[in-house]
Formats: sequence, C-alpha cells, structure tokens
Amino acid sequence: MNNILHILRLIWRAQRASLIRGTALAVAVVAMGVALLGLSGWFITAAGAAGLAGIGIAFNVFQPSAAVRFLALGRTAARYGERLLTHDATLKSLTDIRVGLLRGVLDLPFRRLSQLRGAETMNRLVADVDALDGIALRLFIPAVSAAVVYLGSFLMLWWLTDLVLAAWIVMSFALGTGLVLIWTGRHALAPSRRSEKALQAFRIRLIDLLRARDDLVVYGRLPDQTGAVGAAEARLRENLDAVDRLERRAGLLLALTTTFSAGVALWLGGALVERGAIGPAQAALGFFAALALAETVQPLRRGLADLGRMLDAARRVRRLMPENGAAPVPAAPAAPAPDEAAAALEMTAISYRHPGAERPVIADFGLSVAPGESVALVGASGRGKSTVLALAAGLIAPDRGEIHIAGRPVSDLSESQLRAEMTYLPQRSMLLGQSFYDMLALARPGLDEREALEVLEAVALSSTVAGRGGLHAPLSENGAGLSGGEQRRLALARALLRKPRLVLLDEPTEGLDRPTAIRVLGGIREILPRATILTASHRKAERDWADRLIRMT
Ligand SMILES: Nc1ncnc2c1ncn2[C@@H]1O[C@H](COP(=O)(O)OP(=O)(O)OP(=O)(O)O)[C@@H](O)[C@H]1O
Repeated sequence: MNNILHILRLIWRAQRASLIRGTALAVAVVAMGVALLGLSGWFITAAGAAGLAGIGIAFNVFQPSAAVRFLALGRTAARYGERLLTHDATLKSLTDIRVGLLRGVLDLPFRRLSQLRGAETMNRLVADVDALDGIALRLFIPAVSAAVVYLGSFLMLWWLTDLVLAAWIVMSFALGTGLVLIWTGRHALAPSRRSEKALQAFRIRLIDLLRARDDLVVYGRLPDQTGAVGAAEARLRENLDAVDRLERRAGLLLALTTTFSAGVALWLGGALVERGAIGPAQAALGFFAALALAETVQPLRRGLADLGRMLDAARRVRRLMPENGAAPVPAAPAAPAPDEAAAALEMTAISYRHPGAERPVIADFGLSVAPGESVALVGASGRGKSTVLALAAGLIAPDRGEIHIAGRPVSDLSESQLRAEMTYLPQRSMLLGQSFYDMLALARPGLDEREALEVLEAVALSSTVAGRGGLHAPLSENGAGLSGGEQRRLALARALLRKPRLVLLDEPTEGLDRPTAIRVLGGIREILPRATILTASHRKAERDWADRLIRMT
C-alpha cells in the first residue's frame, strides 16, 4: 500500500490543482445525483399528496421542477468537467512518471542496464505505468467523493427529514458497501495479480517468438514457443474472467445492500410518518436518496477489483523511479578545456574484474594514444580488448587506475561531454529507424543528405543504398534484410557521422572481404583525417592499417 501512496503523492504533487478541481466536480456529480433522485421522489409524493388533499391548485410545481432540471443539467456538466480534468491530470502525471521511469532506467549503471531484457523493460514502461492510471481515477477520487457525499447526505437528510432516518441511510450504506468493497479487494487481489503476470509473460514470450523465429524453426522449437504464448494467453483469460466474475458478484452484493438500505429506509420513513415526525414527501425523499447513494461506490468496485495489478505495478515502478519522480536533468558542469598537447587517450594502471568473474580480466594495464594516431589492440580472443574499449568509452568504471581523455579524467566529464568527445562502435549494434537515413540520423538529427551519402561512400555502401531505392527506402527492423557486413558498415557510418576526436572501434571490418575491408579502413581516415582511433582487431587488414599495435597477453 505504501507504494500506491507514493505514486499517489507523485500524481498529487504534479497535478494538485486539477485533482482538487476534478475531485470537487466528482463530489458535485454524486451529490447532484443524490439530490436529483431525492428531490424527484419528494416532488412526486408531495404533488400526489397535495392532489389527494384537494389543494393541488395551490401546490407550487415550478420551483421543484426547475430545481430538477437544474440538477439534471448541472450533473451532466459537472460529469463532463470532472472527466476532462481528472483524466487530463492523470494522463499528464503518468507521462511524468513514464519519463521519470525512463530516466531511472537510463541512469542505471551500465552493468545493470546490460542485464535488462528489452521486452521486460518495455513492459515496465508501458503496462505498469498504464496500470497506475486507476490509482487516482478509480481509487482516490471516488473514495474521497464518496466520503464527502456520505457526510453531506447525512447532514442534509438530518436537516430535511429525521436524525434516525438520516443515520440509518448513511450508516447502513457506508458499512454495507465498505464490507462489500473490502471483500472484493481481498478476493480479487490474487487473480488480478495473476492476470497481470500472465499478460507480461504473454508479451515477453510473443516478442521472443517474433525475434527468434528463425532459430526456433531451425531447432524445431517453434511449436513449443507458440504453445507457451498460448498458455500465457489462456492463463490471462482465466484470471481476467475470475476478476470479472468477482466484480459482477460485488455488483450484485452492492445492489442487495442498496435494496436493503432503501427498503428499511422506506419502512422507517413510513413509521416516522405514522408517528407524525415527518411528512410522506420527506419519507420519499429519504427513500430515493438512499437509492441514489449507490452511485457513490460504482467506480470503486472496478478500482478494487484491479487492486492487485496496481499494487504490483506501483512496487515495480517505484523500484526503478528516482525518488522524486521526474526530477529535472541537472545542468552539465562546464567542460574542462581539452589539453591539445596531452595524449588523446591515456590509461594508467587499470584493473577490472567483470561482475561474478573470479579473476580480473585486465590487471595493471596501461596505454597511451597520441592525438591523430591509430592504434590496434591485438591478442587472442578473451584477452580483454573489448573490455578496454568499454572502459575507455566510460561504459564501465575501472576497479583501479585512471583514464584521461585529452588530459582530463573521464570522471570529470559529464555524459554529454564524453559522448561529444568520443564515439564507440561495439561488436554488435542496434540499427534504430525505418530507412538508411533514419538509421544514420540517430547519430546526427537533421542530418544533411549529402553528408549521409558521403559517409556511405566512405564505408563502401553507396551502391547497396542505391540498389535498395535510396536513402529513404524502407528497411526492416534492425536492418534485417541487409547482409551482416552491410549492417556492420551502416553502424560504422553512423559512428563516423559524429565526427568525434576519439573513435573506439571494436572489430570494425569483421565480416568483410579483404578488398572491402581495406577500402572501408581508408574511408574511415578520409572522413576523420585528424581523429585518434583505437580498434580491437583480429584481422590482418586492420593491423596493417594501424600506425601501432598494442599486444594484450
Ligand atoms: N559482462 C561480462 N561479465 C562477465 N564476464 C565478461 C563480461 N564481458 C566479458 N567477459 C569476459 O571477459 C573476458 C574478456 O572479454 P573481452 O570481450 O573483453 O575479450 P576480447 O579480447 O575482446 O575477446 P574477443 O576478441 O573474442 O572479442 C572474457 O573471458 C569474457 O568472457
């Protein structure tokens, strides 16, 4: 429950004014509903009684009928305003939460980030935040408005009718519906949680199925995975049905509570009329007001049926959220000026052990690369070449030792300064976008087409792009449909477009034939004639191209 309150606090802090106005309108809607039915009941009975008594001609029908019309129209207008305000406030605050969550995910240390599974993270960002919309709309606002309306109804009924009648109507209602709602919340908790889990499993398995379709076919596991998706879907249906059944039962119990409460109110009203404590029209007012109070709890019924889902979502969201929600991004400190005379990259006495590994992958390692130099890290597989590049790129921090870029400690540079200074091409890259142009523009939004074509020429991709219908020809997700070598060169072209002073390339010509590799390496220098380049290399073409080799043993 703490987590729900925390999320509610975030929504409240971001949208306090709209929530207060929305809740006030929600109170107005229910109060007008109760007043409308109560007044109508009173009006019909009073008019009938006046007719029977033969004084119908003297009965003032205009004022009550005008009030009935005012309440009916006012209720509709208040409902409209309430929906507009509360939904708008909730959606806006959920956007803030989603942004805060995204920021929380992006600020995770690289180690944790690399452990996150894409499908699960997507679920967190989409499904969990969506589940939170009910906290304000179906729990907080209805609960507050029900409490206010109960209190207001009690006072009004006491004033207009009789204390005993008013107390019975409001107490029986509050107690009866309270018990039904607690029962609903308790019983729906487990199926609501299970349905959310099944929904997440369904999505994750479906994404895995679509992503790994080829491998699943090759290993003959497509039917198993399809079955697993179907099983998650069946579990989801089953639990959603259970929640729906509970909600319907809750509806039935609430209707019985209303009937009982209103029935006793009618009998009590009759008894009070007999005793002459109130008139028949006042008794009718009490009876109809009791019927109208049912409206107060309807939205809570759905909210409590969904409580399990909201509780779990709130817990997960809170775990990833920065404590204060979507806090503004702190301004980056001014960058220390680069020292042109210093080494472009200097690593001193570096040790690093991967999490969970027994021994450090590199110990007491050092290197120095001069500005404009190209250096290749060489050595057998697993010696730590990629690890050195990841350290230099600031993606992981060394356990010991220091890293300087153009004379400045990496830890003194902000994330944006670091990214402006250097580019890193890992062994596997994601190609985001729907065309060659989109994929390249990730590195430089608003990229000039001429420049895009120039860099594509440098990585020997011009003819491929022309053959596919040009820069804006549609491509499949992550460049599927391009060969492995073409995808690699596209990722390289994207990295070069950043025009950084320091470039870290992990096996840049992997998968290319030797003539193409030589052409691409020449192209890199053409595009970045003065950049400092550090590569992790196995290929002879890359070793021959580098100014110097550093052997890792
Ligand atoms: N995230 C990780 N967690 C645990 N161990 C890791 C991790 N990443 C790499 N390693 C281990 O660290 C060692 C060095 O890996 P690294 O990728 O740096 O070597 P490499 O020289 O680049 O190899 P290759 O030439 O095959 O790419 C390997 O034994 C690898 O299994």
